[in-house]
Amino acid sequence: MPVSPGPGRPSAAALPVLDLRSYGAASTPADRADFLAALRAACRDPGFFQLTGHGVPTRLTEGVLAVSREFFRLPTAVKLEIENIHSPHFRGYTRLGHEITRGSPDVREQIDIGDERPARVPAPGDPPYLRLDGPNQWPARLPQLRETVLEYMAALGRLARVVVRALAESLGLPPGHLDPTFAADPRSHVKLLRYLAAPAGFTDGYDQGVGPHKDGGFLSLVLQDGLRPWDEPTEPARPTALPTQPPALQVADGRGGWIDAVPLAGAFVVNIGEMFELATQRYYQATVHRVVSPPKGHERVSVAFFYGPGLSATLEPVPLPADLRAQLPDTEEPPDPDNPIFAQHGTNTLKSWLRSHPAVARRYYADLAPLTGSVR
Ligand SMILES: O=C(O)CCC(=O)C(=O)O
Ligand SMILES: [Fe+2]
Repeated sequence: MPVSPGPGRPSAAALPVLDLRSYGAASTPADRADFLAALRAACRDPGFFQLTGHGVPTRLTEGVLAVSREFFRLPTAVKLEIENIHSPHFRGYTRLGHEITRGSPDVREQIDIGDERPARVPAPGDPPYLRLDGPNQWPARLPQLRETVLEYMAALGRLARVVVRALAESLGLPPGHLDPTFAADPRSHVKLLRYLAAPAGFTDGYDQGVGPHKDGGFLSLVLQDGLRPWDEPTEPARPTALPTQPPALQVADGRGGWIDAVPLAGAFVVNIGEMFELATQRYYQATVHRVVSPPKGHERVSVAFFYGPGLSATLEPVPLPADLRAQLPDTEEPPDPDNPIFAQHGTNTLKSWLRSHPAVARRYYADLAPLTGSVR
């Protein structure tokens, strides 16, 4: 996907806020219709919204943020015990600056956690994406991380299935239209993320927490904490309280500016990925977003959850009703040579991993022809 805007200007707009209770069984038909209309509008422009009333308990949203903060504050040597270089499945810890977006290092650290499955022994002729299946790496020092994250993934999986049904309905389709796509082998992936100011050694003023990108998958739900004072133990500067929250997660507004996704306690920032954009023939947009690094002496923690169909699934275009089809863009977006999109889900997923984590790719996937260029 072409990854537009550059530095850009701020935008006064805010992300739409949708309350899932209006879609629930207890709501009136009128509330439900309003919810679906608001969902349709949000998925077209700006392609992002904040979701409240989702029913995931605060104990769990607070718990997953707290255990993530605790992990990231462990000594580097302990975090590196589960570095993703030990995993052919791209699971585990990535240290600051080791992930690449748009060819540049991201100033964030993370743990990648996927569905727990046994690693496959590849047979000749097997598609290479099957190698993505495998076990996670869990920190021995923090056993409650595994417990909390698995509970969180199960809860978010249930929520994502409801959102998928609402998305189908918002396109004028029966709510169960996409169920068969997800029934057999749905995939969940979580990233626990911490953003810090660029440490010494990075270019001065470097603020790419994560560079501008579109999510490759189907549906993303991000839980974000506000900025918190935090000083690396080795750094002399004292953290200071901030009068206002500086920008962190930002969403391209399509006019060269950025919309701030201001943290809303307990809400999920929801957006669709490239696979769903393709399935809707671009009626819905996968929108470019980025994270700006926090100021020195602060940290930002977020938890991103990605939901998609089985790796062997190929997404078919959904049959849009005539009134929506009439609103499709007249021109086809030209293919981006730096970022081909594969309708085959496993291939598209592997493409993103290979370019974001080049060291893991070199170690375990050197036998593969490159799937793409350098843009995430
Ligand atoms: O940390 C965030 O708020 C967003 C992360 C993100 O966009 C991603 O990992 O794809
Ligand atoms: Fe993203």
